[in-house]
Amino acid sequence: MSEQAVFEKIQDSRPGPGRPGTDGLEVVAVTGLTKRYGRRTVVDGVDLHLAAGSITGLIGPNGAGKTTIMSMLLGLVRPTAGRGTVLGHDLTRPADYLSRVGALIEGPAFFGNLSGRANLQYFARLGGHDLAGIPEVLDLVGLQGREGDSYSSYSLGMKQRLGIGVALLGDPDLVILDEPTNGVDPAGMRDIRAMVRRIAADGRTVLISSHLLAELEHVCDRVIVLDQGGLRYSGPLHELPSSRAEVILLRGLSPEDDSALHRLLTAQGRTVERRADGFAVDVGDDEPERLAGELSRHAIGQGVELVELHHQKQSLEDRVLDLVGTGSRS
Ligand SMILES: Nc1ncnc2c1ncn2[C@@H]1O[C@H](COP(=O)(O)OP(=O)(O)OP(=O)(O)O)[C@@H](O)[C@H]1O
Repeated sequence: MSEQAVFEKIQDSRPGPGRPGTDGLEVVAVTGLTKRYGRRTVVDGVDLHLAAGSITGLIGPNGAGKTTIMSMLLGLVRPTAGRGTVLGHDLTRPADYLSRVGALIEGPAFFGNLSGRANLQYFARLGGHDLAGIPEVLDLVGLQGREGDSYSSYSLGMKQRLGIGVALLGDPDLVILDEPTNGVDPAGMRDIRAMVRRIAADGRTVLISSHLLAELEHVCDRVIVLDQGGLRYSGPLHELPSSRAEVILLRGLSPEDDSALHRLLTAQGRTVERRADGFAVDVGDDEPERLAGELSRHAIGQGVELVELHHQKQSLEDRVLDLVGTGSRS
């Protein structure tokens, strides 16, 4: 089953079993979150609303303000302005809710010569957590079977997952992960995505950041796109605004086919653009599949041989880049 299919299956089955303390709650409900350092505003009036059991991606280039937002939710950085609640408690009193939050901002320093399990035991004792929860954490982060191996033998992806394991030790209702896929290879990223789904599957709420939408695309229910501290978009992925029209791209076998194709399309009164890779026909309000079928029938009816006919729309990654520009600003 493809990763997308697995994701859709999980989506179908959600919301999963709610968690007693958060069921139906807006786990984070914050408005106007702002941070200034001197005269520089690094987070500018951001609203955050995370429904219980949801996975939200915080996307933005370097310096966009992702870590600062997460740090403000965790009481590590004091907001300059903004109000609201986390797990029903006032944002200004993090001590009231932090016992129910697990976070990976900068990975904890592990002991290289100790096993993954021994490292978790160390952090569980340090945090006053029950050691009995460790097998479940190992299961959630996908390290069962490797828990006895030394930390130094782990891949970067496994090290990141062990770091997330530490964040899960207290069985938190809200999990905050700052760029957990950073530097991890594609297979490691896939494992982290699967792990994030498992974390949320029993009702935990997850906020996860990345520079790249592609790293989170198959995981998040919603995304928040940030740039230079400001919120550029917040909502479901599929509703990300698109700056380029959807088109059906057609190309004939020979120059004669292309000429006939062009005549045919313009005779139909369609908006056609000639591109290096063929003719782009605006989808407009049409159903793309229906339009593609109609164009194909007409072309064949006129004896035009097509070597290309496909529906082209702006990728989600490009839509995000349109919102934030491409440069980093840290
Ligand atoms: N203590 C601080 N004093 C002054 N400026 C700061 C401080 N902490 C962060 N900044 C600035 O705030 C801006 C936002 O930083 P932040 O780390 O939140 O961004 P980010 O989106 O997490 O970036 P990255 O992807 O690089 O981690 C940056 O320009 C950073 O230089």
